[in-house]
Amino acid sequence: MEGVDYLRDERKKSEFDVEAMKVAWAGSREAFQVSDRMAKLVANDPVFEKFSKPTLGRKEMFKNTLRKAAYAWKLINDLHLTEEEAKWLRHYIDEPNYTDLQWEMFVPALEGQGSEEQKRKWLPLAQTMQIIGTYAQTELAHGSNVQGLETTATFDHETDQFVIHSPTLTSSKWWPGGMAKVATHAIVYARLIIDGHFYGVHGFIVQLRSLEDHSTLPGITVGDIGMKFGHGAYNTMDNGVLRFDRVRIPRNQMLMRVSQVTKEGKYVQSDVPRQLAYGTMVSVRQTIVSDASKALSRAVCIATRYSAIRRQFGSHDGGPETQVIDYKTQQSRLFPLLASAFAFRFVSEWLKSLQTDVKQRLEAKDFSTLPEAHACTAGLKSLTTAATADGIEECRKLCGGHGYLISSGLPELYAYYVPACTYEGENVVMMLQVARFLVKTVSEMSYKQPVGTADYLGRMAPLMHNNCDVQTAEDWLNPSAIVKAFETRAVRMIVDCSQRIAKFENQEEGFAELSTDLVEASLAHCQLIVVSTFIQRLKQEIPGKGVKQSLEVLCYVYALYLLHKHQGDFLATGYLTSKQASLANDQLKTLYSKVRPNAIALVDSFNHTDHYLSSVLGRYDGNVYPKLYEAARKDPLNDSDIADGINQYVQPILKQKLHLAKL
Ligand SMILES: CCCCCCCCCCCCCCCCCCCCCCCC(=O)SCCNC(=O)CCNC(=O)[C@H](O)C(C)(C)COP(=O)(O)OP(=O)(O)OC[C@H]1O[C@@H](n2cnc3c(N)ncnc32)[C@H](O)[C@@H]1OP(=O)(O)O
Ligand SMILES: Cc1cc2nc3c(=O)[nH]c(=O)nc-3n(C[C@H](O)[C@H](O)[C@H](O)COP(=O)(O)OP(=O)(O)OC[C@H]3O[C@@H](n4cnc5c(N)ncnc54)[C@H](O)[C@@H]3O)c2cc1C
Repeated sequence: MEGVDYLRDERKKSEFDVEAMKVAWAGSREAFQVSDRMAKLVANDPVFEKFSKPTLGRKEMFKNTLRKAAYAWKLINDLHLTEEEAKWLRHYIDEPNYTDLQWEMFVPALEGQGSEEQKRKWLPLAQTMQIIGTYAQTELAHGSNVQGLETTATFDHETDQFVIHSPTLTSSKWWPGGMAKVATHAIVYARLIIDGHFYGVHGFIVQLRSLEDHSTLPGITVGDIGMKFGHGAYNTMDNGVLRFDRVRIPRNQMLMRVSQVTKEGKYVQSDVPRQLAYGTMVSVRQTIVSDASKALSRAVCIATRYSAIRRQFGSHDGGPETQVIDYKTQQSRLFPLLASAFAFRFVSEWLKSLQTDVKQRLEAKDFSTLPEAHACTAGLKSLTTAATADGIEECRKLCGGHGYLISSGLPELYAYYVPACTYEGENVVMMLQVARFLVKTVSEMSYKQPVGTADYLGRMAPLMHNNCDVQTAEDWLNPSAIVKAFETRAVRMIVDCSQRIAKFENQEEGFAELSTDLVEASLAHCQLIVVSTFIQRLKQEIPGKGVKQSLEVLCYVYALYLLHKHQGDFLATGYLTSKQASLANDQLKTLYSKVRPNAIALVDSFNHTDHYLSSVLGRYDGNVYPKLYEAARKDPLNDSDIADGINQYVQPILKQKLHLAKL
């Protein structure tokens, strides 16, 4: 039997309707159809071929990506693709490039922070790609600390202009994607200075390059910051460095939704909170949560298919060896990641709906839910990217030696993915934002009832004193037992931190002193959100034979895996006894055996094409070994029998040895 037969047999074991599960994963039939159509469009077009990428040099790779982006733009126009379709098209092309910044950051920043007049002027230009923009916030010396940025925007009364300047080397903009070679414009974050007074950091639209010949404009120095981690991965993107030498822009190019500067040089703060200027980051963080489920599902799909094909040990009487997926240790490493991919998918859907709600409230000038939305996006961005980055690396290890080959698809995926833990808010810094929100919520509880994701803090009294009543492993198969355990753990960790901070004379000092505990408490809060969202999702109608049941199993796997992994928290906060923690682990192992027959069908439900996976190990047909052999034969080193350099550098050594032997 070969891999092809193994996967065919595995698919027969499935206990649920795979087509219906594809719809549940996608969110709706329409969403499934759009993504499926775009996946096939990309997979079947030779322009989007990507197997040669690992062998290209930086310049060729960059040019190749520009070519694909241009062709994609042509397709978007020729086929009249919708915004949603265009997004999926970019996703399946699978090469980071300047259009990510254009659509994920530049356009949203104009939409969210521009005045109506500015939107009328700039959005049509950006949406038709007559200008290409980037988001230039981070500098050489400051990324996380936005208020510490050094670039200045000084108002000049006489000319009614801002003068954008990089006063120090460390003020150089550093990192923005697409900025080095492609972007014609940037939203530049700089310190606003009027008559020597500093008015905080604001965004300004600055042109970097000529729209005629693409040359840099006077006063602008721009270039690439150099190769990044991994070979292909993120090196298709021209992350840039940018300096300004007193570049002048008209006053009306400061983004003016949140605050304005009048022609008299008066600074006017409108009635919206200044944090709205951070709105672009909040919306991209939500996209990043959604991206996490895609990246993790991709790695899990590869590792699961390969684990069903790979056999090691356990052959009796000349029979086949054991599929490595049948080893309990393999299952205990793989299945929680499979469950996490689903959990992250559902929490990203929920986060999207939370943002839609916040957007509608903002229109109506209701800013009350902004802090919660910020805490949720920051925390979930941190939780999901950290787990996904670790998960991809675990999948590589689950594939043994072959996982280390570029042709497995996993090293490049990892290299592409890890910066997600850093960009758009470094993960620890983001968790500390969650902690601020939680500590503040607790401190305000005497006069303000917590709502939304923090509402459980309002039930503090019972949660502080209850004990878990689980007596058997089966008792853990109960959503309310699980939610109660996660709520209790979170509340006790948060209250403990809050009480200890309160003992400090200076609260900020207390917060800093307890920051490691606060990060753990924030993680507990965010895990509660993910677990509860999964449970809530299962309360909705989910059509298709066996689909809901399979998702229920995954939901329990996700929750009990976290409980097992963090049992120290659950035990230390006194909610669980060690016996109850051990029963949870027993149940978890039983659940793994329920996942086992469905594993291949579950990863098929992600509907990933072979083109998207770009993995010999994760091929849909399972034809792994012949294709691995074929891929190896194609390596440029195998072009000739005697490789370049052998005669020059190896033969002389061999001949010298011969000479010595004669002596
Ligand atoms: C095999 C190969 C595979 C290849 C695959 C390729 C696939 C390609 C597919 C493409 C598909 C597209 C999908 C991809 C996803 C999109 C990716 C796009 C590319 C991303 C590139 C990254 C871009 C960036 O990184 S931009 C820079 C981001 N920078 C940051 O995030 C900076 C982080 N810092 C901050 O956010 C803040 O400064 C912060 C939060 C640390 C606050 O600091 P501080 O407290 O000093 O701030 P204050 O200003 O004083 O705030 C006080 C007050 O406000 C609250 N607050 C802060 N932020 C917010 C907010 N956003 N909203 C609301 N409130 C906020 C803060 O908590 C304080 O509250 P208090 O109550 O006063 O305490
Ligand atoms: C691939 C990639 C693409 C990017 N694209 C863009 C882009 O398009 N536009 C843009 O503007 N930027 C971009 N960035 C920059 C990115 O947003 C920043 O790197 C990120 O926000 C982190 O900031 P930092 O580099 O200053 O990290 P730092 O804040 O210097 O982090 C260093 C360490 O210090 C710790 N630390 C920092 N502050 C605290 C604190 N208060 N308490 C405890 N620990 C702390 C962190 O946890 C971390 O361990 C990109 C970065 C990458 C890697």
